[in-house]
Amino acid sequence: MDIPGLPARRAALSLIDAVLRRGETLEQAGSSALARIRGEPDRALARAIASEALRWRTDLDALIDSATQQVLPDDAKSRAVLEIMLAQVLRLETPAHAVIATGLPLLMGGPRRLAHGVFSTLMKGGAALPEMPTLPPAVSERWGERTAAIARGLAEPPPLDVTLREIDATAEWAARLGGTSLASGHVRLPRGASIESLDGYRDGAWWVQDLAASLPARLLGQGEGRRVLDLCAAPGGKTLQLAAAGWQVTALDVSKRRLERLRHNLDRTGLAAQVVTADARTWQPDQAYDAILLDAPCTATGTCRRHPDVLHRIGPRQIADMAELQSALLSRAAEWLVPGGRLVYAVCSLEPEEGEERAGKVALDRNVIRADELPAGFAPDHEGWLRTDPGMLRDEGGLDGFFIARWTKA
Ligand SMILES: C[S@@+](CC[C@H](N)C(=O)[O-])C[C@H]1O[C@@H](n2cnc3c(N)ncnc32)[C@H](O)[C@@H]1O
Repeated sequence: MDIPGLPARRAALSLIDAVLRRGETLEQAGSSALARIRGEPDRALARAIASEALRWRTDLDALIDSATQQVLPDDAKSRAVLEIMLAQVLRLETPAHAVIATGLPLLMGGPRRLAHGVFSTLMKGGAALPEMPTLPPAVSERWGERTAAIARGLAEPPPLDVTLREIDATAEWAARLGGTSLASGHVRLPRGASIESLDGYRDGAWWVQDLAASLPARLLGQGEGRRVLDLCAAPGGKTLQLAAAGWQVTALDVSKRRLERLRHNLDRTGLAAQVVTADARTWQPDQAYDAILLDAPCTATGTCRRHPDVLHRIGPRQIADMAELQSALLSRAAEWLVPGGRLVYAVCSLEPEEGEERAGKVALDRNVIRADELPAGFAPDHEGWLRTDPGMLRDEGGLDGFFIARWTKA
């Protein structure tokens, strides 16, 4: 018989192992690591422990190293167990005795005494975490002078943002949901809300979408029945926005499984789109579009608040692979516009290789983004592009990192 709470800790350990050793996302790792856990509360606990351990890993490791005479190897199981034990006591307010009872059995037949000693020394010495996470050196090197602001935005998991089907009802929905609005059609709720039980979910009055993720579709304005191609559309947050704004939407994605979620979202909200399962690198449209939204696959480092695994599994190789795919998709999309048609390119990445550098190579006329098209608090850069990062709007709860650019076909 397992000690109560032990399966969740074992699963947290497997999640971390899958991220660090196999380069999987927390979501991918979840399908096997969480499979044997029965209740949703325990699955949520395992995810929370793994997320906090990954978010604060550099600082947790520094604490561990300060309490051992011999540095534990980076991939030692005892280090990973200590990381999840410390993440619980320092971030999730789990009492130390419960952390010990569910942590040490993970090292059965291994260095349990060592782990107990390190944990007790740190607890007796009043171990604490800094105000914001220290990012892994390779990440701070890449993000340069933006690192401190982003790290500040990373200190807490983010609030829950929703986008409304009826933009005109923003004040009404902010009041009904007990949230605040930072833009028309947007409501922000405290994190931890149970989405499916919230007012309006079943009727499809809104869908979950980070405020930054709602900006690309806003930059295409009202559709008035014109045709838009949502290229790389699943699970469909932007498809729903475009359909709600009066566009006739073709939603294309290569992933059948993710398109199922898109179809479910269309059903729930009562919005319409033509759904196409295809690889955008080989697909050919039968006619040109008035607008194209390319929300390209990317390293997703801009979502590090919600997915701290990106801090540990993304490096130059993944960035270069994505940049190559993004270039291929951009050159195809540029061919499929009617004269005067507009292309919006977006990535939820903080890497210039996937943003500014890709946009700089597009052979269409730049259609600069203006501050008066954006919600309060946002401004385009000097190129007329928009960059957001998790350090922005911090007092209001922050937002994801995105790069967004727009062009017109001559
Ligand atoms: C950033 S996500 C899109 C999110 C979506 N636009 C939304 O707002 O919900 C990128 C998508 O690109 C899709 N994708 C990746 N490579 C593709 C390709 N070659 N052709 C079409 N879709 C692709 C992935 O399946 C994934 O759903």
